[in-house]
Amino acid sequence: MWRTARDSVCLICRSAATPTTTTTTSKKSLLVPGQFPAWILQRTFATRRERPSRMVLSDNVARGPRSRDHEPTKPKNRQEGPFGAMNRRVANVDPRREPPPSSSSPINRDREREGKAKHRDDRDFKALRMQRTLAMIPYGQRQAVKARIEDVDSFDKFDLVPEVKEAVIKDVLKGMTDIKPTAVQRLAIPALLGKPLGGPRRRRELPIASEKRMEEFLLAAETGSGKTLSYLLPCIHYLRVSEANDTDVINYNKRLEQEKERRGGEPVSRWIENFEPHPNVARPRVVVLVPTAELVEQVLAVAKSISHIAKIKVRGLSSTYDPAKVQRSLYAPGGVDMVIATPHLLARIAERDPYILSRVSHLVVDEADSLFDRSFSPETGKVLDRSMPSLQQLILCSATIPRRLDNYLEAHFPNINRIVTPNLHAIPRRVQLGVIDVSKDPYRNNKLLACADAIWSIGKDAASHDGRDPGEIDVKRIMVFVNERDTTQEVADYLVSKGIDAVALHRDTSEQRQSEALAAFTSNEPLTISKADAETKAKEAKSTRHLANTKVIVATDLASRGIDTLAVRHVVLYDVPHTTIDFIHRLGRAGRMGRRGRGIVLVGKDDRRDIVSEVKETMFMGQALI
Ligand SMILES: Nc1ncnc2c1ncn2[C@@H]1O[C@H](COP(=O)(O)OP(=O)(O)OP(=O)(O)O)[C@@H](O)[C@H]1O
Repeated sequence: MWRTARDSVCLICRSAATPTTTTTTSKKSLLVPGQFPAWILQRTFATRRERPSRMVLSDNVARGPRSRDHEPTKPKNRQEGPFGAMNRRVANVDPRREPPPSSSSPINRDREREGKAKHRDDRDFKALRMQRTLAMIPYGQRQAVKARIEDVDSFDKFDLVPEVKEAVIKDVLKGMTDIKPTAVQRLAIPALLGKPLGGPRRRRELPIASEKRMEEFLLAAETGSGKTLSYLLPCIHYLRVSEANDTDVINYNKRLEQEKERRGGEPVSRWIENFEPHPNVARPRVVVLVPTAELVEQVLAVAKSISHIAKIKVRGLSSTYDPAKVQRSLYAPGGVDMVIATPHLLARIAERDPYILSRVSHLVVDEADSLFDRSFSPETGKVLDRSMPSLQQLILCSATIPRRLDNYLEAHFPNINRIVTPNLHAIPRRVQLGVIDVSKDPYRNNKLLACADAIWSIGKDAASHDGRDPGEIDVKRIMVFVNERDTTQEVADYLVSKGIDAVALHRDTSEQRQSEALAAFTSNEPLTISKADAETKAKEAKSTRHLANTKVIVATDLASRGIDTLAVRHVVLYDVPHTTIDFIHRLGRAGRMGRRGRGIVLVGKDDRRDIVSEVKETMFMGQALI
């Protein structure tokens, strides 16, 4: 056996692996350190079945993958090597091996063989191998999870400090009536506050029972289910509670008092800046990592709305390294309690100031499947490494758990507390999926036309149903997702030429334009346009027809991860997504937090129709995608 390039590249670990050491075949000589020859890449990625496991959803997140503990136990005194098989007391039989055919008759044996082959064919026929979420979780455990979910019907029932509860109701979720915590919040908040988690015991116990060790949590819940609050509230609670017991701060305050006395009532403001820095200056205790600048802004906005009442200092760091901004954010005299940042930027700052992560007690990795993926894992690893000595809680959060991440967690964090909601990996039934066959009339493989047509029909529909004030028209916000970055501009330009207000969003779009475009999509307020304005716009428009009551963003994956587009009800999948993970994230921009949504997927002649119909069927059945 020789390993493939996929095996050799350690996506998650912090050091880059080279394939040379792992090959044991004659092809070994073809390998060059740090470089993968074409034959390896072809072998690894050519067939669909060998899709990299980072793109494949894990089928049993609540329990984790089969670990060594499930495998037959190896006798303690067993020796490896040529004489290892001697004097064995345990038969060398692999229990997973298939039993021999039960019947001795050749006819029956043939029938059995046929049956197996048919079964295999049935499996192969499935374009996506489907499996119920948590199907393997025992009935009793599922009931226990459900019972815990039903327990709490208000944020008041959590053991959070009053300021945090007040902030949720008065600020974060203001204007909402009958506020109830969601399933993930009901499960995660008590667990992060220290309440023991029910469910199965973890496989490996602590090496030393009395030793204080870091707790690890995985929060895996469907898109738009309120994961952000489920980790922010306990972290802010911790900041408030620990403030009074923080020995560094207590000692600092003592020294400050002594210094004031020594100076005999001189105004403090004159010399305070020359006094030693407060322990919290550039030493945050909570760090939240997210993959994009947009998400930094989004999580920062939620954290800030709590911080006004809970009186904590939150800073956001994103985009490129700007020393002046970093100085203002982290080194301000008042200090900083919580930092929300992208791993690239924080790792870079930590290289310059190695102590910046020396007091971190809570590290949250939001969108963990992205942040432990190839492009982010080295930087995420650096932040994790530097925070590790002081870390009390590591919280990983994601709406999709690919197999690779699941395996990684099993190997590196075997005691991780898995908080998994029953609907993980399922797209809620309230989101419907429509399919447009672009290869048929009237489109004849013109996807652009089909896309514009779909948006026009959504717009017309909205105009006829949702007009409130006779002088005002409701504006529909629609997201169009494409697979390739280059296509975004092409699609947006075409839509504009057809009288649709469309903006392309990709990594090359300027930050300002991105945030302007996203602002209308992330706001929960109803968006309207007056009929007079609509008419003026129609006159100004280049096309003969103008659709005034829609706003469209054409995006790649950039906007499909984590962006809270509560107001979006329609998502158009211009391209069939490459993986079910992309399906979940893209369709997850609509139908958030219990709302209804509609997805429209355009299927061209070269697209996998079987995948689309299976996704549609699975959604209809309310099952998890695999
Ligand atoms: N208990 C609640 N009741 C009503 N709305 C809530 C509640 N908790 C959170 N929300 C709102 O739901 C929306 C979605 O929350 P959030 O962005 O945290 O979802 P998410 O699970 O992180 O989604 P994604 O996986 O797409 O990132 C937010 O607008 C948030 O304010």
